[in-house]
Amino acid sequence: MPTTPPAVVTVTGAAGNIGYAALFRIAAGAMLGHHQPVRLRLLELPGSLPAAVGTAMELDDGAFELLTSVDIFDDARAAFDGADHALLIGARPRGKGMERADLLAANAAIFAEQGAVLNDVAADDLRVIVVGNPANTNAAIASAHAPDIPSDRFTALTRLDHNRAIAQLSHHTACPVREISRVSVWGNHSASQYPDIFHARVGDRSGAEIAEDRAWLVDDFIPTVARRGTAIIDTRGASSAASAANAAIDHVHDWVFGTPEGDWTSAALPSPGVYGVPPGLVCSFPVRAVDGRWEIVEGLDINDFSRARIDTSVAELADEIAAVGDLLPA
Ligand SMILES: NC(=O)c1ccc[n+]([C@@H]2O[C@H](COP(=O)([O-])OP(=O)(O)OC[C@H]3O[C@@H](n4cnc5c(N)ncnc54)[C@H](O)[C@@H]3O)[C@@H](O)[C@H]2O)c1
Ligand SMILES: O=C(O)C[C@H](O)C(=O)O
Repeated sequence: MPTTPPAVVTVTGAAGNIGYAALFRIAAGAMLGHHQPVRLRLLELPGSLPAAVGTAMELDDGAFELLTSVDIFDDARAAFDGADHALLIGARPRGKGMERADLLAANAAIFAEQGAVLNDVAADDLRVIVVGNPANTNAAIASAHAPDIPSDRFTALTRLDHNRAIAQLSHHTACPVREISRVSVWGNHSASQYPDIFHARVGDRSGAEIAEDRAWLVDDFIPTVARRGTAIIDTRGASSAASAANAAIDHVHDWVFGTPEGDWTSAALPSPGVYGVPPGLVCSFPVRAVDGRWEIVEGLDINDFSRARIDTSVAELADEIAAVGDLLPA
């Protein structure tokens, strides 16, 4: 019987909260399917290597049929060698009272270095998802340091915001999640993001009809989704972890296997200059995955309400890129 070669999956920040929540589901086939063997390569800071070793012991104890090997590194060059998938989670999380902008200085340098290493040693079919915040700008920095890798292989996680938007819409309308489609998240993975329901389908209703309740849309839905990360930190005392791992797995799964017929999802991709988003910014768009590539859903009618909110978030992305200018190659 022919055997499928294992996919090489490198996870950074593997011993952290999101890494711990993601690894066992990856090993169980939730990300790359139940027929795809996986080699896990875990990258951690030297001080967190014991926790990574302990996590690898637990992975061993899972006796996962698809898990071919687990290797642990504190050196990025070794960890990314031959990587088909890179989940860039390792970064400092936000604490109480911090905004994502506060993380820029702390985390951006990590992604400059890792982008350059990926450029040198990763597999030709590399796909990257940046989870570490500020995720959009970190992805832009990594891509800028990887000139030989097509920029559309560098993505950032806004699927968590997309999933949050569906959940809130489901609560508001009492429509089951499975009957909600075509929700879009635009912009930055930050409080400025714009969860857009104008093109959504909610059971047999249109999202535009539900959006006619502007008080709910403006005062409840949009801020609840956009500030959900803060609400989790304030309530749980730590930044979201299992839901972020779940969303990262959803993102890669759909990238590889495709989005469901008739639906789309949201992901942050380097802008090709569509919808008024300047090239160079990694911005969340409504996207479909077709034949293993993300395609931005084009031709959506953007009303004035949406336009203003997209523009606000895109302006924030432009400010973030300007703030890390010294980390971008000339
Ligand atoms: N995009 C999203 O939707 C989303 C959602 C939740 C959290 N996040 C972000 O994800 C990141 C990780 O969150 P967490 O809760 O797992 O944090 P955590 O502190 O629990 O874990 C982070 C891990 O990364 C490791 N690390 C730090 N720098 C590293 C480096 N250069 N190389 C390898 N490993 C490194 C740390 O040792 C730690 O084990 C944070 O930046 C957080 O803000 C993003
Ligand atoms: O908001 C944060 O800092 C954590 C994360 O990005 C989230 O959205 O939960």
